[in-house]
Amino acid sequence: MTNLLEVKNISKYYRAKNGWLKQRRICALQPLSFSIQRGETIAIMGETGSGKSTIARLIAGAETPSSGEIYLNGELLNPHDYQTRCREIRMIFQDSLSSLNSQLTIGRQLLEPLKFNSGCTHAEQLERVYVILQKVGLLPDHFHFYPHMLSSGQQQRVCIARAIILEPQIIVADEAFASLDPSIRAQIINLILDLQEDMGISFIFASHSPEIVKHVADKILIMHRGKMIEFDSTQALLTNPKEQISKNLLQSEQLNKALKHTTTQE
Ligand SMILES: Nc1ncnc2c1ncn2[C@@H]1O[C@H](COP(=O)(O)OP(=O)(O)OP(=O)(O)O)[C@@H](O)[C@H]1O
Repeated sequence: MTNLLEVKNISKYYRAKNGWLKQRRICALQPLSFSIQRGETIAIMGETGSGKSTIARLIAGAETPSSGEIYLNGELLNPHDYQTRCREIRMIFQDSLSSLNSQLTIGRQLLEPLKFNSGCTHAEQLERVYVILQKVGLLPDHFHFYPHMLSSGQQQRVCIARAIILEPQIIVADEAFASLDPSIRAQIINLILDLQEDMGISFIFASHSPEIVKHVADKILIMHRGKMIEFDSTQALLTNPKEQISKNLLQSEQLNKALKHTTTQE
């Protein structure tokens, strides 16, 4: 069976200024490989600066890898083929408000990808926007709202609507739920799970939260200082993590908080 997405030896180096004329090479990602099947959910976990966002950006095409290739359904994805990327792989960001255009109504923002990437008539595009608004739990009236008129949970729903409107095969989310309060976060995660079941979308998300990861992910990729140190099924990593770092990351948030509290008291 062909993998939906196959990441082969991708790496990422940045150049940073080091004094007046010198440049320093920063390795954000050492070569790593993994693959995803249709409908699968993969969580990327790691401490801050471990390379989670870099992986997300490379898959979504927001950055070009320094080496390696990405294949979609067995076909090489050209880093500059923005049209395929835009249709098949969509990204959701952490800060939903700043990723929406404050000057455009929600309806206009949802029509935009259809205008440029579908052969639909304007009437068909409008119909699709209303169907998608309903699918993500928003009302037809929200078509005429501006982003600042919505709550943070509703804004994240608009971002999800924008991500799914072209019926992509993969959604990449970079800490997309971290800033939401817990009850809204649970609603948004359940919405994504429903959409995934309904539309067969694969989902790749970076998260610091073991609770969300355990609830949602089929597989977990553990990063440490730009290197992939484990990639296995959620079940296998929960029962038998090979690395202490994986164990620490997967410990429950309550336990982590309790451990931090004890350490600061010592
Ligand atoms: N544009 C850039 N220029 C230089 N270095 C960068 C750039 N983007 C990321 N890095 C570096 O690459 C490394 C990985 O960064 P990345 O943002 O992928 O980590 P992360 O795991 O997503 O962190 P966080 O959880 O804090 O978002 C870090 O050392 C970071 O400083």
